[in-house]
Parts: sequence; structure tokens; C-alpha cells
Amino acid sequence: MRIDAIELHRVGMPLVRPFETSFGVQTAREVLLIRVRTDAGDGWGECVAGTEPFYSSEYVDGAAHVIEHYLAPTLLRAPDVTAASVARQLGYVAGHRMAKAALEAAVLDAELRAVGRSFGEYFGATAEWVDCGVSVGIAPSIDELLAEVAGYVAEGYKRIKLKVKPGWDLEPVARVRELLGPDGLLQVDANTAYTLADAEHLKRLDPFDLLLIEQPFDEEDIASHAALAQVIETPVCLDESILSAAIAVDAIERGATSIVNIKAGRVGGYLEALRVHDICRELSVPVWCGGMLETGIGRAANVALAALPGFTLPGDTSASGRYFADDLAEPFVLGSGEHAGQLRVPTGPGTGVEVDEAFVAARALSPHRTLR
Ligand SMILES: CC(=O)N[C@@H](Cc1ccc2ccccc2c1)C(=O)O
Ligand SMILES: [Mg+2]
Repeated sequence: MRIDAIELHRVGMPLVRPFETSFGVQTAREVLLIRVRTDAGDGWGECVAGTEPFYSSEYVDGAAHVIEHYLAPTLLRAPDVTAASVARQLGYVAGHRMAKAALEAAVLDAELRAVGRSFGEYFGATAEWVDCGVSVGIAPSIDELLAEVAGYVAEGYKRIKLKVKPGWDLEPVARVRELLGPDGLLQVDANTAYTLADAEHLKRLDPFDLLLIEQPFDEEDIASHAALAQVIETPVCLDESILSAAIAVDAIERGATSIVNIKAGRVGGYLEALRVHDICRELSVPVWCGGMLETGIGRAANVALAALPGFTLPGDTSASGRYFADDLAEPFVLGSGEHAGQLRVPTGPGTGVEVDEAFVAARALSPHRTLR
């Protein structure tokens, strides 16, 4: 395809409730959306970087800058661009995986819409519905936490994930385990808030039968995660550390992770996410789909990814309403009856969602940029 223009849209969307993690409190999502205009039609992609460089080194302003000054000019100059060629064409730029992933996803959306294929079909999805978990922030009090969790359980979520940090871990986990009962699926995510010195403390989570403890230590400290895994029963799962299939293999082989959280934006795109899925499957390592408070664009693509056979654990592919009262596309709503706690895999061309351009324009934080 020939790319004739690349548009950058910055959209501000309030969260239905504050979302607190060990790295800060989020009350709104500022998201960078990409629309590519090609000779085969348009496509939308979503950059998952946060407003600030706290979850990772990427952030909205930085992603917009690197797209405007390096990544978009390269694709606009190229005589032919396909989703399969984007990573190689942009490889001369170091890092900026979330920015690259947004462009690749937009190109893939345009490419697949042009031939009437869905992301799910292209990825090799084997399910029509995916089990959904929910990520629960650090709360002002235990009672408020329990009320929020009870609400999600009532909505049918298949798995509860609690954000934890030093000072907010053992008691919240104990109380939520009590609320869920012994069979409820429960896991925690520290977003790098601990160090190996906390190993004995973290071992005190073992009695609560957690599915996993996600990214307890610094994203670059693979060795400490391997050391922790020798000390605790709870399986260790990496998120921030896993930037590529190669790093996933390294972490698995070193015993640093026995379950992998896959996020397409974090690893540089959905095509690399497929490679992470495939290698984890070969190594018999379960994977699940992480979430970055996506709008319907990224949420649709994540649900399609989560429909692959290696995604055997409920992901953070929650309903749109977990984060947003209104979304830029038809909201994802949990199924009912036999599909309680599940989201349906979109079957339309590309991501399968139609972006409400009036919504995007109404919530634009600045005039959109058109790069040619
Ligand atoms: C659903 C979930 O817990 N996501 C991330 C943390 C996170 C939380 C809030 C974010 C806000 C803006 C950008 C990225 C963000 C990532 C995680 O799994 O670690
Ligand atoms: Mg995480």
C-alpha cells in the first residue's frame, strides 16, 4: 500500500473511577490515536503509552514527537508499506515500541479492511468469545476495595487482579480472597514496586493461592525475578520486562517467569505479540492479554489476540465500561448466560469497530496533526 497521510489525534477520556497503581493515580486517559490514509483505504491504530513515562519510558508527547519526526516520514516516503514491512522499515529507530505498534496496527487495520478480513481471522483466533478478568486499583480503604471487587464479581468477571505495593498487599489480598472464596481466580500486580529484599514478605502471599504475582521487581532485573521464583510458591509473571519474543525466551529459560502477560504495544506490535504467543506455546508457558486502558480500537484488537489458543488465562480485556462511561466506538459489554464474563471476538473487517469521528473530535485535546 501507499500511505498518503498519517493523522495524529490526541483524545482525552475521563475514567469512571480513579485507577491507582504503585506508580500513580490515573483519573483520565489521554490517548494518541493514529489514522493512516492509504491508497487501499483508511486504518486506525492506538498508542498505549500513558500521559507520563511512569509505566514505561514511553509517553504521549514522546510518541507523538517520534512519529512526527522519524516514523511517519519514513512510512510516507516508502513506495510500499504493509503491516509485515513496518517493523523492518522503522527498525533504524531504537525503541519507541508503543509508537511503532500504533503505526503497525493502523496499517494492519487498513490492509485487512481492504480485503474484508478481521484481526481475529488474520491472527488465527480459535475462539469466538474470550474470558475476561479485571484489574482493580489500590483503593482509599479496604471497604471501598471490597465494594468495587464485589461489583466486578456481580458483573461476571472471571478473574480479579489487585494492584499491590508495599503497605497495600497482604490485607487487601486476604480480604478479597475471603470475599471470593477458595475457588475464585485471584492475582496481583506490583508494577515493579518491590525488590528482592522483600522476598520473605512476598512469600506470605503463598497461602492465598494466587494465580500469579505480576512484575514484582524492576523491569530490567530478570535475575531477581528468577531468584524470587526459587523462594515463593506463587508463579511469577512478567509484564514490563517482556519487550520482545527474544526477551520472553530469555526470561523463561532463566526461570524468571512461568506465565507471560502479552501487550502488543509493549512488544512493538501485534505481529511481535503473535511471535511471543507462538514461542510461549512451544515452551508450554501460559499467556494472557494485558490491558493499557485502551479505547475500543485497542480493545477490539486485544480481544482478537486473546482468542488465540495459548491465551489460557483470563486477560485484562475488560468491558469498555470498566474504564469509560462513553467510548469512541460501540462499547464492549460482557456477555450473559453461557457467555457471562466473556467478550465476543469482533468479526468485522480489520479491528471490526467503527470509530465515531464526532466523538474523537469532541474530545480532542488539540487539533489533530496531518502528516503527508
Ligand atoms: C490494566 C492494567 O493494570 N494495566 C497496566 C498498568 C497500567 C495502568 C494504568 C495505565 C494508564 C495509562 C497507560 C498505561 C497504564 C498501565 C498493567 O497491567 O500493569
Ligand atoms: Mg502489569
